[in-house]
Amino acid sequence: MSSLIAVNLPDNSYNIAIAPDSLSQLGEQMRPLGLGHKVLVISNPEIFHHYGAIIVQSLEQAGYTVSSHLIPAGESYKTLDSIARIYDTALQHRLERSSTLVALGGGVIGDLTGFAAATWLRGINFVQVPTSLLAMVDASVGGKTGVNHPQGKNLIGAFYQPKLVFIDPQVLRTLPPREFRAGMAEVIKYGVIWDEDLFTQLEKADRLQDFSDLEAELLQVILTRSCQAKADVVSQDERESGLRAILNYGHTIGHAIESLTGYSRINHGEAVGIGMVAAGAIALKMQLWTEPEASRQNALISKTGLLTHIPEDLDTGAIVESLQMDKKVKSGKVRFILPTQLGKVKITDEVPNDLLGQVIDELKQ
Ligand SMILES: NC(=O)c1ccc[n+]([C@@H]2O[C@H](COP(=O)([O-])OP(=O)(O)OC[C@H]3O[C@@H](n4cnc5c(N)ncnc54)[C@H](O)[C@@H]3O)[C@@H](O)[C@H]2O)c1
Ligand SMILES: O=C(O)C(=O)C[C@@H](O)[C@H](O)[C@H](O)COP(=O)(O)O
Ligand SMILES: [Zn+2]
Repeated sequence: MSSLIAVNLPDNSYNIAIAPDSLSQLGEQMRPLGLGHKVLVISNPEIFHHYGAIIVQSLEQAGYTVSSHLIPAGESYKTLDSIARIYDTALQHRLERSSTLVALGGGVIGDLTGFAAATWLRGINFVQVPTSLLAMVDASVGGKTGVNHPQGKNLIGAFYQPKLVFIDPQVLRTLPPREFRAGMAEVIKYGVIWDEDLFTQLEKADRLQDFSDLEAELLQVILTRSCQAKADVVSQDERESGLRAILNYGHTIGHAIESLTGYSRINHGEAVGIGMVAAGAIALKMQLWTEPEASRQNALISKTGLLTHIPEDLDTGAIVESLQMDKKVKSGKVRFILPTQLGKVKITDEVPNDLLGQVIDELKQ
């Protein structure tokens, strides 16, 4: 069961290859793409411990000169300081314009590596080898790269596309269940914004809380349909001038929760899960969709074991204020992605502030 999905772009098209037990083939898959001779693998100690040796061996067998750079795990390391350390290692190994960075890790490693690749020598190649569910279905695809600012999520970054996204679903067997659930938040997102059929297939599954809950077939459906949804959207609007903003469903309030909790207590997927419940509640109050639809969304989020409430200690005013840092703000107005039915959303800046405060208060626990 392997799939190849094309991300078709005006200048920088590439493929997403999804194939179980394929990690050892990375080097030979990269070879025809003309990615220079030197490769710097960026990862974190835990992931490199599991998969570093197989990746390095595969690259060396394909003729690359390989070095590695490890960053401690966690969202709190998605900073400009980590980028500066990658530059130091790139300099030490004399990376050239034709050289390649390989991101071996979750979304944090992918976003950091992509931004380092976008900026080192004004742009070198990079390849995504996502190891978390969230990075496989979302972060590795589409070329949003960057780092956080203490006051706002992903405020520093660049659009910069990888040359290849190489997914071996089997690496998910070592992913902690909490991180698996975080990835399910972005999968559910695609169901709500784009692919109703994916949503109903998820509803039919008995359990969705860990890798071991999924038959290989359902996992393949989740990966291919999610990557296809992202590829479809990004192919139509690479730099978020319109449609691509729908991929931000659940992220407006989600990002505020992440930054207000110091990028450590609540992870990205968990924050997006809460953000989708909040966006669904706003849509319900604005009569954009119906109670049964909102309940189906929330039931699916609960089935994965994700949080559905806003932490009680977060101040409602602080959340509303933090929304001003969102990249979707236009002329001072916060834009929301709101569902109109399962599989469809609209983008609006018409959410009244009092309604917003009311929804946030109601979701506190
Ligand atoms: N660029 C984009 O389009 C995009 C899209 C979605 C999310 N993101 C970003 O991605 C980040 C979240 O990504 P994430 O959820 O992967 O978090 P993450 O990168 O922090 O990874 C989560 C944890 O899982 C561990 N891990 C990953 N793969 C593993 C494996 N196979 N085995 C064992 N442990 C493993 C990591 O070491 C880490 O501790 C956020 O910074 C978010 O902003 C970016
Ligand atoms: O690819 C996109 O576009 C997304 O919005 C995907 C999101 O899941 C992702 O978290 C993204 O990094 C958020 O983008 P931002 O522009 O709001 O920082
Ligand atoms: Zn996201």
